[in-house]
Amino acid sequence: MAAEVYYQAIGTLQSHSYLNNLNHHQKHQNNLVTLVSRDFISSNGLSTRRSNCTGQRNCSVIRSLASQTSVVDPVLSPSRSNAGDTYKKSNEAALILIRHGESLWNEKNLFTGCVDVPLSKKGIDEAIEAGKRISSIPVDVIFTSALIRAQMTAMLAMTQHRRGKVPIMMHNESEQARSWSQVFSEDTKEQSIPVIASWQLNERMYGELQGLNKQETADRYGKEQVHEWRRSYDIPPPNGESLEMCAERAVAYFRDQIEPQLLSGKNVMISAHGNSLRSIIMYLDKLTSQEVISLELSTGIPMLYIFKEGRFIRRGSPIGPSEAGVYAYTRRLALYKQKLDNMFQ
Ligand SMILES: O=C(O)[C@H](O)COP(=O)(O)O
Repeated sequence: MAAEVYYQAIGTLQSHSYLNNLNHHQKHQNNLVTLVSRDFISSNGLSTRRSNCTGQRNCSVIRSLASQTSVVDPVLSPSRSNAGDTYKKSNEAALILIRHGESLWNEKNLFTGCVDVPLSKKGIDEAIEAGKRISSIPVDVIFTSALIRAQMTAMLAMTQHRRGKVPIMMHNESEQARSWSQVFSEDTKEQSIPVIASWQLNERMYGELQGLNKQETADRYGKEQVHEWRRSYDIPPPNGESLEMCAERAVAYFRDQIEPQLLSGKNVMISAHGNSLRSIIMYLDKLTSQEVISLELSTGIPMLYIFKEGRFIRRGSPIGPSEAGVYAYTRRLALYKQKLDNMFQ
């Protein structure tokens, strides 16, 4: 049966067994809006496929930048405990997706698209709260869009991370930019997380709607027309991108640049936008163009996937830095958290 996508107020997890583990009290505490697929995670796999790196130059730059951080996080290092063997054997990687926190134009209900607007005060709080939720999940490399609201979200979220690594923006725009931003200490590199910004993860270009008020546009052109521009799959707004067009570049980027990182065991966070992330989730969860139109993402809510044996398994949204959040973890993530607990107790 095709996955039917809908929202569930209590949802954090998609697996029957995990849901059964949530006691009544916890279910009521979990007031997150989370996407749930009816046919559960087992059918959400991705067929095993090694992606080819098409943008050769970009690709090698990203590989070398990503390798600037330690491949083996000392917290994850097998030499430190038996737990490491589990990491090695399971060869899984965490993938966190986060839509930026509320922007100043979200607040004003304006179509934003590729206009580069910062977070609102509420958006800043949301990003910090998101950071708390993922503060015990390993992150080795961060991908953001080229837009400040996604970058602010990633940076603010990382201020909460218990591992304490420093996220560093990578600058590849020129040879000089690369050379002038070099780090000359291996130890310092090990305590850093590369942050790679790319336009391909930008919000879809909203064309001539950018800067217009959403309600006023609906009043002027009709609710149905505006809904079609906002939520149809292949109908673009005037001179803008449809979701399909946005998916073409966002998913290509994910397959070419991000999947190879996951395949090599790196834990990845992506901070991006409603529509670029809807495109990526469509790919991860194998949603049809019909199913994706009802997919809505809230600002500042992190979503966790596990990449294992070529499949993406949705684990829901970690609720908090401790307690119930642990139910979304795999054994490997629980061990990572345990190590952080031991380090900081
Ligand atoms: O670009 C925008 O205005 C929003 O971030 C996303 O808008 P949407 O909900 O209309 O797709």
